[in-house]
Amino acid sequence: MSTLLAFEEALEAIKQSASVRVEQQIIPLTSSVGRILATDVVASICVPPNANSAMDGYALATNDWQAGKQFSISQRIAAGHAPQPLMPGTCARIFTGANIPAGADTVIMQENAQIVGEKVAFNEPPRQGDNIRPKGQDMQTGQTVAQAGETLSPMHIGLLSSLGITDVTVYKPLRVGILTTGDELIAPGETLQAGQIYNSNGPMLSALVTQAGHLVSHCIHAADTPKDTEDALQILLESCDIILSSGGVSVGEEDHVKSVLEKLGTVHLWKIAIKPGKPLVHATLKGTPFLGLPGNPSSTLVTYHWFARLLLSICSGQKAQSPQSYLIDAGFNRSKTITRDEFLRVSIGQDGLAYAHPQQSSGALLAACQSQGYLHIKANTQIEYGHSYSFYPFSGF
Ligand SMILES: Nc1nc2c(c(=O)[nH]1)N[C@H]1C(S)=C(S)[C@@H](COP(=O)(O)OP(=O)(O)OC[C@H]3O[C@@H](n4cnc5c(N)ncnc54)[C@H](O)[C@@H]3O)O[C@H]1N2
Ligand code: MOO
Repeated sequence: MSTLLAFEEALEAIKQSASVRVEQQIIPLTSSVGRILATDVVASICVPPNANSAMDGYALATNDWQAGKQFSISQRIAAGHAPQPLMPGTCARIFTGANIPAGADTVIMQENAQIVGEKVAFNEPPRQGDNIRPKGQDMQTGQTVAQAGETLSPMHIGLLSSLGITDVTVYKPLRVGILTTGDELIAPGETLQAGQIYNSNGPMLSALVTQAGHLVSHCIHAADTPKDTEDALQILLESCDIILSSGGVSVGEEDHVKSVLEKLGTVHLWKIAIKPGKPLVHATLKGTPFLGLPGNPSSTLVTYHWFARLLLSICSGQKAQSPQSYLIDAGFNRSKTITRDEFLRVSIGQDGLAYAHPQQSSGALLAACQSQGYLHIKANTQIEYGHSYSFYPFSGF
């Protein structure tokens, strides 16, 4: 146990080792949702470019208002049409989105106006600025409105369009190679023979990588031999920016990933004090980052969420963000402690307390599907009913 690296130390070491692995490209803004900005975006105009009306009504100068005064309507301003300066002592008919004429400093909504023949009166005294959206209310010229490393959301597409932007500089998608290992594994769709199981980590890792916005460029399966493992890695090294693998990282005679990594590159760390996921290995192969995740499906999931997600995110140019978490009280006790940080698959009950799924085996995946997130129990900690622990919803990864 003494050789295990502490969870936070491993996380920091992997974070420190990582850097952007992809080039930049310019693409149309309309095709950029989900892509990662490579440069800051600075507003080149004010939005809105001019003060405009927030209501359909009448624009006037507050100083001109008097109780009972009937105003002539000196112009009609529709959105999209430039106004004339307001004739002193009059008001302008104005519509939502139309520019405020020079000389007006308030808009009275039409529901609060009384039409008197050709004229209009306003009972309530107006206040300066009422119903006027000032120039630059949303964005000011020179303001940084999006930063390199942000993932472009539909809101960004709208925001940048409102600046008149048509193209953005983004990072090319990170090409991720996935290697699964194990003689016992066959692809879903084939017929199971004695001793075989279906390869579930390959499809799960592909889905996790795709969901995070990266590109799965190759998914290869290798038998449990050093040669097969090495051949597969050589293929992935030719076409991928980063490689993830599953299985073959423990100490058994059939576990060849780590020894092949030592032959082809440099192993930075192996074995972390976490449960599940202990035999995680981090290496560099010919300049390409490599993360070897343990083969047990829940170990694969946990190590992907905590380590691979972070590494892929930095390598793809994204800002590294910690997963969202909040403190939740446990709805159960556990006096047994372990010397590893533990990530229990839990659900939040109607009472707001966290309940551990009864099946916490690292070989079982249904528990993760039936849970809402992880309860992080630090090493050597008992779990006490009503005490709070960090809860990380799966949706935050
Ligand atoms: N003597 C020891 N044995 C083990 C230790 C240890 O410290 N000493 N650690 C255990 C822990 S903890 C873990 S986690 C596993 C990790 O082992 P590997 O990463 O080498 O994974 P494999 O042995 O290849 O497989 C483990 C398990 O997972 C299944 N598996 C593998 N790949 C897939 C896949 N793509 N889809 C579905 N299931 C997969 C595999 O059949 C095994 O059952 O080692 C422990 N042993
Ligand atoms: O570290 Mo392993 O993932 O517990 O079975």
